[in-house]
Amino acid sequence: MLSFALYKQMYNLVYNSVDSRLAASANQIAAELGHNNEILTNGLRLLSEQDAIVKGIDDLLYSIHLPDVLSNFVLDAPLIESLYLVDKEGYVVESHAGNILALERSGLILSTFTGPFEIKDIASKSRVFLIKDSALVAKGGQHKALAYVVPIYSDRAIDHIVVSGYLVAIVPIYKLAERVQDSLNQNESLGFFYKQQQIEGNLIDDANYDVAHASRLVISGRNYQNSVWLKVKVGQGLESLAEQVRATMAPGMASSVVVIAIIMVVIMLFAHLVARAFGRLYGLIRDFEKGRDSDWVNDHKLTIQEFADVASLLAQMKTTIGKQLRTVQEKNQELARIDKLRAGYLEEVQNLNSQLEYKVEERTRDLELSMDNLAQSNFFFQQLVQFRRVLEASKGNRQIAIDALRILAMCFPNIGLVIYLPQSRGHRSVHESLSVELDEFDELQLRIATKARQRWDRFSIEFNQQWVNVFGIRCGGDKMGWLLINEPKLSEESSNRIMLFVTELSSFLENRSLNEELDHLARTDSLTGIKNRKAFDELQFSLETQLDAEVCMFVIDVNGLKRMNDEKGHEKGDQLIQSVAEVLAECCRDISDDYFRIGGDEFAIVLAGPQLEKIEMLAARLNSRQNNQVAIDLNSFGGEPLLSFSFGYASTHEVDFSHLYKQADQNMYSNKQRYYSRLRQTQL
Ligand SMILES: Nc1nc2c(ncn2[C@@H]2O[C@H](COP(=O)(O)OP(=O)(O)OP(=O)(O)O)[C@@H](O)[C@H]2O)c(=O)[nH]1
Repeated sequence: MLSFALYKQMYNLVYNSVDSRLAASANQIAAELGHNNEILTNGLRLLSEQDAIVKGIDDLLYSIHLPDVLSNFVLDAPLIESLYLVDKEGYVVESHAGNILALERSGLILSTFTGPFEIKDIASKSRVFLIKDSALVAKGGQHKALAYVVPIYSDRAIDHIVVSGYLVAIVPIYKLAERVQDSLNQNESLGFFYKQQQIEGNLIDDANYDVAHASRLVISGRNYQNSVWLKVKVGQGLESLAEQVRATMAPGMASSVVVIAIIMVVIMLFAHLVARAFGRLYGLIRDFEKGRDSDWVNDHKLTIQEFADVASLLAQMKTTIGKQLRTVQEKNQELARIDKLRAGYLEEVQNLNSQLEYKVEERTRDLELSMDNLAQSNFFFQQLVQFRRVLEASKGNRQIAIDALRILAMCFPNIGLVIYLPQSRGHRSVHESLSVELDEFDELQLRIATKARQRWDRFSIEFNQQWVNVFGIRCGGDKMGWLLINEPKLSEESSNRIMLFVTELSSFLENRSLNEELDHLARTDSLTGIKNRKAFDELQFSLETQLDAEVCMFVIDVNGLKRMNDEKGHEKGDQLIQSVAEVLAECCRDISDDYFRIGGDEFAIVLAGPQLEKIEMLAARLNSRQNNQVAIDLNSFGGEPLLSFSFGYASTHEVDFSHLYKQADQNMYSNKQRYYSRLRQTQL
């Protein structure tokens, strides 16, 4: 009974001590995280007032230093996973280790803060949110995070703050859990609860887990209205608790068994001695009665102690046994102490071992990850160089689009891609896609064009309940193409790489467009807009180098331009030249595109190959338009230029190619002579 009561008492003691240790752990963890949160909140506020941050929102010079400022801050605050500098429209200006598109898409800023606010409200504008968009947390899986939003204000008017942007820091809940994991032993479990629901941790909420202690943790903005209330719970399984209690009580139980055994041995010894003493006493009395010698007593050196009564005999015996029991107890205690020390050392060594193993594993994982990253970025840059070569070799939009999709798909496998390039001088408009069905491309393009008025380089839009990332491709002039990526969780690193790719493509297309524009200008007559002398010479050269080319050349010369210039001014002369060019374009329709202004008032038309069948048709058309107004006096015509020209032509049927122009020119000149003689006769 005694030992059972003892055991029960010890059990309760150990159990209560574990229980109160769990409660203390929960309180300590909450206090530690509360302290960290306070430091973080103050740190973010101080950062938001820094010159580089304030000016960086719209100043390019400052924004060069921003990545360093942000990354240094994150290094000093390891709870933060990513940090963004956001302008007041909600667009990310700079970020460290974040997912820009996911943050912009979350609309965190726009849905929360509107309009200017009172200066006294500045503290309440710092906020903390619990966010569920797992795209904002880099670690794979469904993770929740706290978003700290702190306003940045560049100007204080008398009673209003002009907010120019916000700092947004993302602190994943799993990081809070990792931060406090060291405070727990291997049997203990931790859980973070928000509104009764566990959002992180490994605490099992069932009947086997009744020893759980909670403490409230306030993750605060600058005041309590803007706070997130989390509950930290620390618990331990009943089985492991019972194990722990048993282990702690084991030495105590052993010692109780020893004590009981000793008591029994002592009682037996005592009974034996008492029986013997009484036996001897009885023998002596019998010897005395029979008159026997008492030598036997001396031989055996027996000491006879006299006791006044049995009670004093028992008291003497109790003292002796008590002394012996105390010695045994002291020995047991010493043994238990040594045992406990040994178990403590063993546990410490085990802990150190497992920590070491964990660290080695962690480092190996990090190393593997960075090797992977390095290999990936090497591969990407190789492909980028390859793409540059491909671009130089390819001319058409379709080929460019196909190559771009092929290379992007190699660098970023398993994502849907669409590319659209607009029509430009001599190039068709194309849209190609990979792993995506886009039946409603026109509607999507309309939505992109509307959104691109606010921002064109990269943004994301929702289409058919999916988030599509859009990257703008500059194609020269004001023409834009688009690269669409159907991957809502595109990381910042991938997004930046794609941006590099798009920049490469943009600069190629802009260059191409510029060169084509220059080419066109070099071969176009600026006054009439038709082809010029250079284009004429190039055509002649190319025809001349063709074997047996059959060609017909028309030469056209304006009549009376000098007189027009002299009498009506150069401007009217210019108009006359333009009108002749228009008439020639009309005459050449469906016959030839090769009509040129080859001198001040001189034009040429070239027909080759099958076009030669239409020589007569062209001659007839020119004939009908050449001097429509021949009978009208120049001066009497209301200031408008009179259209009159002479033409002549020759073909390789009659003359050698090298004399073609000369012959046509002579024919034209003869016709001109006839025209003037007719004109003179008319005027007489
Ligand atoms: N307004 C204008 N005049 C030009 C231009 N280029 C050349 N001219 C003038 O055109 C005139 C050409 O003179 P001519 O070759 O004698 O030609 P014309 O006056 O038409 O006489 P015919 O050819 O004999 O009919 C010259 O006075 C040039 O100065 C031009 O671009 N604009």
